[in-house]
Amino acid sequence: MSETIAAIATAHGIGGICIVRISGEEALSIALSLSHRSSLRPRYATLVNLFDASGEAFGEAILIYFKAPHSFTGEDVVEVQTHGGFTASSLALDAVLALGARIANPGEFSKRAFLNGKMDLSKAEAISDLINSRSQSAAKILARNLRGELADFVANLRAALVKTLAFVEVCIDYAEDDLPSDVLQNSQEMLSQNIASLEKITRISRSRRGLIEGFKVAIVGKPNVGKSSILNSMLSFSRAIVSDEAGTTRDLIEESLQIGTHLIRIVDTAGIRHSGSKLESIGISYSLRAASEADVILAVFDASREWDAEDAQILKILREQKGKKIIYVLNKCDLLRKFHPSAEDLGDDLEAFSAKNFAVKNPISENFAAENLKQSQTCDASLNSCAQNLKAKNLKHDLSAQNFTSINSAPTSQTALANSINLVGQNSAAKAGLASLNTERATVSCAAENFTQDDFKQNSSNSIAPSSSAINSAGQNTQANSIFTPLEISANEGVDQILTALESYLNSQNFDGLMLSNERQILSCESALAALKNASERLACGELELFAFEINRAIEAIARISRPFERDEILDEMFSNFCLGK
Ligand SMILES: Nc1nc2c(c(=O)[nH]1)N(C=O)[C@@H](CNc1ccc(C(=O)N[C@@H](CCC(=O)O)C(=O)O)cc1)CN2
Ligand SMILES: Nc1nc2c(ncn2[C@@H]2O[C@H](COP(=O)(O)OP(=O)(O)OP(=O)(O)O)[C@@H](O)[C@H]2O)c(=O)[nH]1
Ligand SMILES: [Mg+2]
Repeated sequence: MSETIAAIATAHGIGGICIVRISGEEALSIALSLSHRSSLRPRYATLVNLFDASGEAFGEAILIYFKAPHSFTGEDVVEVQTHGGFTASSLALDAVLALGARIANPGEFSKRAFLNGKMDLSKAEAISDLINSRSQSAAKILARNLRGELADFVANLRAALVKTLAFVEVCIDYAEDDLPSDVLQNSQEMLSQNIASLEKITRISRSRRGLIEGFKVAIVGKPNVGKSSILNSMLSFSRAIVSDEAGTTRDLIEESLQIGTHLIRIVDTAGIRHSGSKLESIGISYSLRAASEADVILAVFDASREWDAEDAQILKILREQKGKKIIYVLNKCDLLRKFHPSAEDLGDDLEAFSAKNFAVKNPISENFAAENLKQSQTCDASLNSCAQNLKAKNLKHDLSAQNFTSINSAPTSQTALANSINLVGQNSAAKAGLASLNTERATVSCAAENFTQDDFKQNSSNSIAPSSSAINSAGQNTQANSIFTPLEISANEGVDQILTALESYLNSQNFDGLMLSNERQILSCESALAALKNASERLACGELELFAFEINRAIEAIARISRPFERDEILDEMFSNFCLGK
């Protein structure tokens, strides 16, 4: 019998209402003793008085009883909704504990929900991340995972892999000459589709981590161009020291800032130059690191000074940041302009300082679901013939869904078939879900993508028009580092142009697709990917047992996202990061 647990489920602070949540077999009897009631009608709100052990009434509350298994945890749950603030809820919690519940560990309600099959890990993580998320963009992505879209992705991939395994199991049993001719080829095709879809989701998820964690924006430039002044202006308070001495900022200064629906983490850096000072050099090495880790670089130049070797050095560093969004900012435009770099000075970056700004949309559909569906269809045809073969061999087997998880013993035909059979049902349910998902996607206009230089084909070149006049907001996606025009600003006026440019860039990143929301999920996909690549090589060499081994590894890795086999370690690690009462 699992213990009955309790905790305050609402945030600690002053508010209208607090909820004490109780879950476990004793939840109802504790609630009845607490309220001096003889029964509670499930899923009804009941107004009661609360009584302590001595029979003294200490407050009023609304009780809601969720009868097992129809509750968040799958166990009997009672919610005690008290008045807000610190005292009413803690009195209620104390009384509940006195009646035999124990205080819940962080994440324990969600862990029980997982263990009772109420949700898989991808949903549990989406809840936890949602609670901690700080931007609406993050909340939207997490809501998709909460609705089970990531769980569907995993289930489909897993089903496709199990089927591949089934093909090959059949082949192992065949004499080499009798091998069905198309089976190996179909398997290879399915593998490459799965590899492509995993590559895509990991690539997208890595490049869009900023949506969840906050995009990193680094302010970079030579000393004294006004980087710290711009930071202060963007934050609307004096965060960084500003002075007319070059080399003022030494450490990285990071602050969070909400822009539209996005969260950014903006970093002011030490001005980059050749410096004799040890301290300053350390600061400069930090600047370079910040630039390389940033999602977006604000490259700041000083309009009041002539172009010099230090500016050239900054351009050189920027050119090394391949494929990164760079917003060029020409600061101090309130002063007499002396900044007139020649075409030769700018080289490849000429356009950055002269071209008129433009925006490019590059809609690339992100139909993971469609891909998966395709895979399972290809799979179905070949699998059916495999399954027939197996049946013909009249194999008796244990239909446990978990059998294919064993990586120590090479899987047998029986287990492969068992799993394929087991997953067929799930797969068709998932397919139904996917079909509706696809329809939904079809109506969604996909936002621009820009990961690699390849993705920015030159549909932009015709919009370049030479112009040396002051120019509006910063660019959208264009070919990696170039063809941007500087924003002409002064730190006191015009910083809103930077905010607008950032927002339009971030909006273009805010694609409406499926995404892995944390490192654990990305790593699981990456190890599945590595195993599939090995599997493909093994298959090409005809090493079928080793192929099966690698496929099993991939299945295990991908399953870690939703239902891991090494449950205890992962669960303890994961749920302990939840907040109390969840
Ligand atoms: N008062 C309250 N509000 C809340 C929660 C809660 O636990 N209590 N939630 C906590 O996160 C979220 C809602 N999530 C929930 C998920 C499942 C069930 C639940 O009782 N599920 C049952 C019955 C389903 C049904 O009737 O449709 C089940 O799955 O069997 C409750 C809340 C947000 N708001
Ligand atoms: N007139 C004018 N002065 C500015 C502007 N922006 C910054 N300044 C001045 O330029 C000097 C340097 O500004 P900072 O913001 O400290 O420059 P920085 O790039 O952070 O310098 P380091 O930290 O040394 O790399 C200060 O005296 C600022 O007041 C501007 O737009 N117009
Ligand atoms: Mg500074």
